[in-house]
Amino acid sequence: MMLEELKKEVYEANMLLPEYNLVTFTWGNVSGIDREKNLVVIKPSGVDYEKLSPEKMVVVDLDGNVVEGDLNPSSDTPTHCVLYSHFPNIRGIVHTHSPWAVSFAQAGIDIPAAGTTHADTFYGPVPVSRAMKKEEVVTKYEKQTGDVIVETFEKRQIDPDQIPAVLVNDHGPFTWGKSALEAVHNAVVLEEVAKMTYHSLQLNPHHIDMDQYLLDKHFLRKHGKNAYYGQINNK
Ligand SMILES: O=C(CO)[C@@H](O)[C@@H](O)COP(=O)(O)O
Repeated sequence: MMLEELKKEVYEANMLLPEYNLVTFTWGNVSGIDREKNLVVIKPSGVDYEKLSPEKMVVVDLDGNVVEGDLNPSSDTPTHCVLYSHFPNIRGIVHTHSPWAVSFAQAGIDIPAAGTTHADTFYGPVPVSRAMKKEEVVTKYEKQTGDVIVETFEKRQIDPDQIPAVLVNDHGPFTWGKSALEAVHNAVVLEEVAKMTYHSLQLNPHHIDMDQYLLDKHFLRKHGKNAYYGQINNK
């Protein structure tokens, strides 16, 4: 894919965030990566969605240096760059402050795998990271946010291709996928699942984890070679 095509796709993916009610004001961003050139295309910081265009997307290298674009890249760019560097199969990332997912992040708890809606996309609980330390917030905050996400997946031995989402403690969700559009799809699913699971926990806090065989059935049949996800990326 040419860089201009990636800018268009990342722009369109960003515009889906307000369409799916995942952002208030400018509280979110989407990026995509060109793995051949190692260049990341990302939303400019603080720019209203209605004022965005493909030309306003910012291109950075994996160290976050601006390569193309007149505007500042999203303040979350260093987090995106860390995730692209550590999760080799992902090509798109979304960050939002969508309220149901943020509710779990602020409570500091995983979203448990409670039913088949969850299992079609996430092969187990969506993990919450540990809280960030003062020194991590004071210096290189966004880069260290990425490091804390990677630490969460490594320590808990979670495959980021099987659980394409995280809740950063006291902050909010990041999702990813094999394209910017797939990352948005996963952000929409995450928000719906967070809402459903919140209500399930209210109704019955004692029966929440689904059986492993049901989780296996739903996740694995969606992620074979004829799966829906392949269709999103080869549209
Ligand atoms: O997480 C936050 C703020 O808490 C940011 O994602 C949000 O304000 C969006 O920032 P950008 O406009 O992308 O720089």
